[in-house]
This record gives sequence, C-alpha cells and structure tokens, in this order.
Amino acid sequence: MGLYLYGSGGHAKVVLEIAEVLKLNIEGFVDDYAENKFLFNYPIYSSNNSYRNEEWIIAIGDNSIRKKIANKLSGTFPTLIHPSANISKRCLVNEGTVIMAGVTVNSSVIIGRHVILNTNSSIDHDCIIEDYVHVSPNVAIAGNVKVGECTHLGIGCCIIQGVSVGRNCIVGAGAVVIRDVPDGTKVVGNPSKKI
Ligand SMILES: CC(=O)SCCNC(=O)CCNC(=O)[C@H](O)C(C)(C)COP(=O)(O)OP(=O)(O)OC[C@H]1O[C@@H](n2cnc3c(N)ncnc32)[C@H](O)[C@@H]1OP(=O)(O)O
Repeated sequence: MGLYLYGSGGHAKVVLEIAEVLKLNIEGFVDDYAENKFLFNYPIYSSNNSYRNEEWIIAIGDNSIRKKIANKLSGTFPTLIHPSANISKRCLVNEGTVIMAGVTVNSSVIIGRHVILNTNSSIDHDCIIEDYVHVSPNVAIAGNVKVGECTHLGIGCCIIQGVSVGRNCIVGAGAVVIRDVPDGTKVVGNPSKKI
C-alpha cells in the first residue's frame, strides 16, 4: 500500500519532497483539475478511480477545501514530518498533518488534524492548533496561544503569548497579533486590526 497525495499544485510539490526524503512509497497524485497526466514522473489520477483504504495526504493549501476532502476520503492519514523539523517529544501531532523543513514545535503543544506547519514556522510551548489550520512560512507563535479550526496565519505573522485566534480567521502577512481575534475575522498590520 502506497501514499497518494491529493492535489498536485505548488503545495503538493513541497509535500512530495517530504515524502521522498522520508523514502515513502509514493503512488502518485490525485487531482481532477490537473492539466497533465504526470508531475515529476509521478502519475496524476482521477478521484473517480477505485481507492480502498489507501494512505492519503491532502496536499492542498486552502483550509476549507482540505476539510471538505478529508470528510469524503476513507483510508488512513499519516503525518509527514520533515527530518529537519525540531518537534518536542511532549507534543501531540494528529493525523494528516504536514510539518515542513525547519519548523520548531516546543513542549506541550497540541496540533490538530490536517494542519499545515509551513517552512520555518515556530510554535512555542502549550499552544493548541486546531484542525485544518495553515501556519504559513516564518510565522512565530508564542506560548499558550490557541488557533481555531480552519484559520490561516499569513506568512511572517507573529502572535504574542496567551492570545486566542478564533476559527475561520485570516491573519495577514506580517501581522502582529497582540489581542484575541474573534471567529471569522480578517486582521492585518502592527498591531493587527480587523479589515
Ligand atoms: C508557501 C506559501 O505560499 S503559503 C501562503 C502565504 N500567503 C499568505 O500568507 C497570504 C496572506 N494574505 C494577505 O496578507 C492578504 O493581503 C489578506 C488575506 C490579509 C488580505 O487580502 P484581501 O482580503 O484580498 O485584501 P486586499 O488586498 O483587498 O487589501 C485590503 C486592505 O488591507 C491592506 N492589507 C492587505 N494585506 C495586508 C497585510 N498583510 N498587511 C497590512 N495591510 C494589508 C491593503 O493594503 C488594503 O488596504 P487599503 O484598503 O487601505 O488599500
């Protein structure tokens, strides 16, 4: 049984390289919208093929699409952790989550299902990162922060300790979050404000 990557876009290319460095048995990609039949010599299949209890990584950056696909796929969802990531032995990483090169996760953190911890992001002690969150490259999250389901933290933003960011939020690139962010809010700037 091999691993299928659902999606064949830019994010999937980066996920592929983690699977390769981990020497996993990669079957190929699944993408109904791909223009080509292959990506880097791996086949791109249709989602209409018959799949039985396969291993999947949903390699799509958009949180709501990732959630939708997770809810319709059956099989197993491994976690992919790049060997250069520095993950505390006292944290919990749930199924389907991808952790990219250079990420740091410190003690007592809980990471949900199908989360993306993108390149060089840093998550400090006692944080809770809920399902389907995307933490973009170079994000810095201080201790005791909570990030709600499906929230996107934009590239290079930072969040001070103890703050709670709600569900379905967007934190803009480079934002500095110093206060709680309610569910469904888009914030930008330093200090971050709703737009
Ligand atoms: C590996 C990867 O590629 S991972 C993906 C990484 N990508 C990201 O992190 C993208 C993050 N996205 C952003 O920062 C976006 O700008 C968003 C989502 C915050 C806003 O996007 P939109 O809703 O389309 O807003 P829009 O571009 O219309 O801007 C609205 C206003 O907010 C301002 N604004 C937008 N983003 C930011 C930002 N990051 N910081 C400060 N101000 C911003 C704009 O200048 C504009 O201000 P104005 O009305 O005074 O002209």
